Amino acid sequence: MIAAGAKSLLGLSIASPKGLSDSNSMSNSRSVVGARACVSMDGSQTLSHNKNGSIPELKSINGHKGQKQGPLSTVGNSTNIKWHECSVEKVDRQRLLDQKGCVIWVTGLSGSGKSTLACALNQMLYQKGKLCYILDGDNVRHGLNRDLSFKAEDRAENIRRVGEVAKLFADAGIICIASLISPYRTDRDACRNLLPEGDFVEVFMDVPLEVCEARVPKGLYKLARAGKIKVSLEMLLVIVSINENPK
Ligand SMILES: Nc1ncnc2c1ncn2[C@@H]1O[C@H](COP(=O)(O)OS(=O)(=O)O)[C@@H](OP(=O)(O)O)[C@H]1O
Ligand SMILES: Nc1ncnc2c1ncn2[C@@H]1O[C@H](COP(=O)(O)OP(=O)(O)O)[C@@H](O)[C@H]1O
Repeated sequence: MIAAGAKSLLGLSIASPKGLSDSNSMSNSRSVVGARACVSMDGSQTLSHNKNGSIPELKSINGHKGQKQGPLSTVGNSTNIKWHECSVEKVDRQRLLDQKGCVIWVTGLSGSGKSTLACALNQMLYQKGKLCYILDGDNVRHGLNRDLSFKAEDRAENIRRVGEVAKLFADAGIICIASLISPYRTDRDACRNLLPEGDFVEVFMDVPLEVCEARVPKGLYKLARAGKIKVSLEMLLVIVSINENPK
């Protein structure tokens, strides 16, 4: 179920994927189906508590570092803003948690098993004492992204927001598992580019459409094919997009 290679990435013994191949969609040299083992999630070589179990000292105890530093800038529609830093940084949080903050991005058709995989992975890592958090497309659309539909630009915004939130989780030192259809490679690559090289691992659920269609309890595909949901065309576009993308 999980991409080949992700086993070694996560240091877990889980079954090899049946429905996943390395020659899939998402791949450029950095994409991870077959998740290249470039992220060490236990971080054991670099991150550790002190021998007495106490929390290591920080580099500085000045607290808020950026109060009077740096020019004001404009980012998007936000004017006169500045970046605030704190002496407690990502590296400190990672040391505290004894793990590496990163993003595991699970993409694939509805019914391909994204949420199931995300949850199984979360359970396994939890049992190993690793802190994860799942950002599931369905769930995020209940709150943060409830204003978004399934038209292409809203999907892009959905993914952009989740990518930004995932980046914050990774910065917090947490292993963030994002589980979204995310059909368009450009949107996924934009999320990848928010993180340092190697901190974004992509897993493509390469499950045949007919298998997904048979699994989906919500009957989305049926509705789409029957033209019974407004977004039926979009749904079919997603199918086409995912199926044609894998190069
Ligand atoms: N029209 C249409 N197209 C696709 N998906 C639809 C649609 N309507 C509702 N749903 C359900 O919404 C769930 C979350 O989708 P995502 O946010 O992951 O989609 S996307 O990444 O923005 O493309 C997605 O959840 P999963 O089935 O878990 O993938 C779908 O069940
Ligand atoms: N590897 C698998 N083999 C068989 N059924 C699966 C597998 N993974 C998930 N399922 C089932 O398929 C359905 C859809 O899975 P889900 O994880 O919700 O997919 P997605 O999040 O991609 O829409 C669920 O009923 C789930 O129990």
